Amino acid sequence: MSLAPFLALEGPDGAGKTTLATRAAEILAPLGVRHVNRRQVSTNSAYAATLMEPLARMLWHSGDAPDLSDGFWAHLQAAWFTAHGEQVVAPALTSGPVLVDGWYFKLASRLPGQGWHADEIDHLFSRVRRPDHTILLDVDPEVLWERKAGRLRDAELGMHGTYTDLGRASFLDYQQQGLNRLRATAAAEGWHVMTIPVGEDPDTTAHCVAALIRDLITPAPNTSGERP
Ligand SMILES: Cc1cn([C@H]2C[C@H](O)[C@@H](COP(=O)(O)OP(=O)(O)O)O2)c(=O)[nH]c1=O
Repeated sequence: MSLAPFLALEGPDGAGKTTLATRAAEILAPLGVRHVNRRQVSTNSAYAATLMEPLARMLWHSGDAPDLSDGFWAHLQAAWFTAHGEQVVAPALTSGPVLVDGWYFKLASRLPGQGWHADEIDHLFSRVRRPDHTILLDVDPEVLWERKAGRLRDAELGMHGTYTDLGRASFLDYQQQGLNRLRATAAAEGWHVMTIPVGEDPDTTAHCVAALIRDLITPAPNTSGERP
């Protein structure tokens, strides 16, 4: 059985992955596209859900503290996305295309700045399911700051980086470094890059994302000159 395509939006903190995945999937619902949250536990296996719930709590609901190192968090993320790919994405792909609002690449883009070698990062995530198509939302970090200032987690401000003070300057530098690495990965892996114009209305962006996804998942027209 050939599975439907697995698509991912990727981008820095606040790029609009969740907002745009939700809206693009609504627009593409007639094509069977479903938005699957990257933080969703398994609905397929009660056993997997029981194990994924504490992982999700640790990753997203335990606050930010420097007590545990990157090594701990990176392995938790790798475990999470391995489970999610196997127990959430794979079952969903049996009923149609799946669009996730972010994957492990954002985290992977930060680790080189924290002393990790490319080989270590590749190895860490080597068992995680790879999207068939990844779309990078390329948004200027100044815009991200305007969107989210005042509601940023320390982790988003660069807590895992090497900054002495966390604030606007650390945020801009940390997000820009990550974005630069995501751009390099996009070029190397053949991702689709959407540069989002400053001030563009989210619904307009969502329609652009949906149009790109429609092209990616719709078979190319018969150009051989033969009638179908
Ligand atoms: C897509 C988009 C989102 N936003 C807002 C909605 C949210 O408050 C915030 C972050 O969006 P969100 O979708 O949560 O980003 P991500 O999942 O990538 O972290 O930005 C805009 O202001 N303009 C936009 O064009």
